[in-house]
Amino acid sequence: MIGAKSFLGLPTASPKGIISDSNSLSTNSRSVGVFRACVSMEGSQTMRHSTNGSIPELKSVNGHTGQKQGPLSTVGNSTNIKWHESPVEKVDRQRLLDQKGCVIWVTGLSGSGKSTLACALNQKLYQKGKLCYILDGDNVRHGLNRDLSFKAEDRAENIRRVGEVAKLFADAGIICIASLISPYRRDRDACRTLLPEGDFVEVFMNVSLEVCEARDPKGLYKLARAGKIKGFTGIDDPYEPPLNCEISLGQEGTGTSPIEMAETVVAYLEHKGYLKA
Ligand SMILES: Nc1ncnc2c1ncn2[C@@H]1O[C@H](COP(=O)(O)OS(=O)(=O)O)[C@@H](OP(=O)(O)O)[C@H]1O
Ligand SMILES: Nc1ncnc2c1ncn2[C@@H]1O[C@H](COP(=O)(O)OP(=O)(O)O)[C@@H](O)[C@H]1O
Repeated sequence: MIGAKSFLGLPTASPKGIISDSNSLSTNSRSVGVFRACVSMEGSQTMRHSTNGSIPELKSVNGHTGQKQGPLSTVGNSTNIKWHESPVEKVDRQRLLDQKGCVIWVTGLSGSGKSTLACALNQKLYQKGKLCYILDGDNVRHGLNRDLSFKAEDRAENIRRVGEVAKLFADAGIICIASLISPYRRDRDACRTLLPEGDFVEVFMNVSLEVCEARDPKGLYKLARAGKIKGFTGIDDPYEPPLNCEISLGQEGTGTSPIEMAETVVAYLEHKGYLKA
């Protein structure tokens, strides 16, 4: 595996702007390979990547050549914006980490065990040397999404933002575990479409309302039943279970401890090839 050190040891530009580092490349066994020309954008100078995703050989930094750049776009309310390619691509980051970036989207009622599964899964993958990051609904609402309530349109925006952030993590080569109630099918499906086929793994915590309510670790169901929390999922707000999720956890006959559930997800990722570059 290419270590972080060798990556951080990337060379500096020579006076001519040509970057070369035969030393660090020669110590990297993955660097031996055929080089292909990088997709060249208008205004960029030639960049070359190895076909095996090893550290790219840079000849200039895209977008900093002083030449005219390609067309501008408008996306939503953002006008005159331009997409910038990076000379280090997803495949390079994945090689570095020896894994494939993806999103594990954990959905289910409050108290169904989403956060517990996310933590157990993170630990299992960490033990295997795999890099994960958890985006937990409760946590993200402490910062990025603190402006959002629990009404339907705010939940939708919550899911949309987390979906976009998760996509960035996956692009970084990281296994991103998003654990949110995400009660609406349409919102979850919209996140799925942000990612390449297979890279969005929907995990349904298939645990009944009765069980969740009996657990009630935060006392929220009690408050909702007493009418002190309005619009609580499962009580007076909807939850739409997935119709075609990749993994459903919690039913009788399957391992239902957090560790067993995490093992089921790890086995899935292993089988689908996400735990190697
Ligand atoms: N009205 C209402 N309905 C459901 N949940 C509520 C509500 N109000 C507060 N909470 C707390 O918020 C946590 C869920 O946040 P999420 O971001 O995952 O919700 S959502 O996906 O936007 O529906 C949820 O955390 P979990 O119990 O971990 O699911 C609750 O602690
Ligand atoms: N697989 C499981 N089996 C039994 N209890 C669990 C399991 N997973 C979580 N719990 C318990 O259920 C409660 C809710 O778990 P939590 O992960 O906070 O759910 P959520 O994030 O969906 O709200 C906690 O008290 C936790 O210890």
